[in-house]
Amino acid sequence: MTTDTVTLTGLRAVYGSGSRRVTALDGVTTSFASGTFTAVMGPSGSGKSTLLHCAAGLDRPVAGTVTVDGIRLGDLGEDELTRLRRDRIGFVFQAFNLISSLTAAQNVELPLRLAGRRPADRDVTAGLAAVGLADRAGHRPSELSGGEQQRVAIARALVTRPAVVFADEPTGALDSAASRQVLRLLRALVDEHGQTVVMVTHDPAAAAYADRVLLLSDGRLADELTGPFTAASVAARIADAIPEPSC
Ligand SMILES: Nc1ncnc2c1ncn2[C@@H]1O[C@H](COP(=O)(O)OP(=O)(O)OP(=O)(O)O)[C@@H](O)[C@H]1O
Repeated sequence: MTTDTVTLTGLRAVYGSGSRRVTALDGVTTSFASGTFTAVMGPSGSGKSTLLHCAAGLDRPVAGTVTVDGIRLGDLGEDELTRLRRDRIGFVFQAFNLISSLTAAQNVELPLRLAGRRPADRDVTAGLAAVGLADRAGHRPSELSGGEQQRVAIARALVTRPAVVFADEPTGALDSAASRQVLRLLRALVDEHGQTVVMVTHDPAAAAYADRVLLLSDGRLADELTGPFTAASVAARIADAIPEPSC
């Protein structure tokens, strides 16, 4: 039976006030089934990052509900939300966000240390091995390529065995070979470990690795595609659903 790891209902997010008020999300309802890979696409400013941040409990929506792993985030106080984020949610950023003074292994074990848990060496080693970097455990981020740094960031996101991994343009700073490696890794996490992955991307080739593509436009869900698809078919559907603004 398929269950939903994340559900979003009537999500509204607003930034600023008065004449600077921007509605970033305008009533988004969707869900992310357990063990699936979803790509979130849409033009710049359409609300993709805001959706990811609200779903991950990094931002609070002004209306609507977010449920992760059966828990309504709006019911949680700040400390409980921090704990849930740390224990049940993995987040991967475009800019990797590794701590430069720590080794790859120390970066991976950081979420466990922050949770007051003593990381088992074998878990950290297994985490780095799972992303193909067992031999880089002692390297600092500056001694790793961009693709390797992102794979360390993915190992860090997975070390707490989260219910869901959110990735905000995880390949945005990578060349195409490193991007492919990261996308294959995310795909394998879903196929081989039943991980739930939600990824924001601008790149139809990246979205083609997903099972489903959500298209956002002006803070609303404009279309939804289910795979299998190719980069070309994703790009064609985006062009249909969201016409280029005429300049
Ligand atoms: N901290 C903020 N303060 C004010 N407005 C914001 C803030 N963050 C986002 N916005 C606005 O909210 C809207 C949605 O932004 P969001 O970053 O979610 O879009 P996006 O689709 O991820 O864009 P991009 O593809 O350019 O990263 C935009 O109009 C943006 O200007």
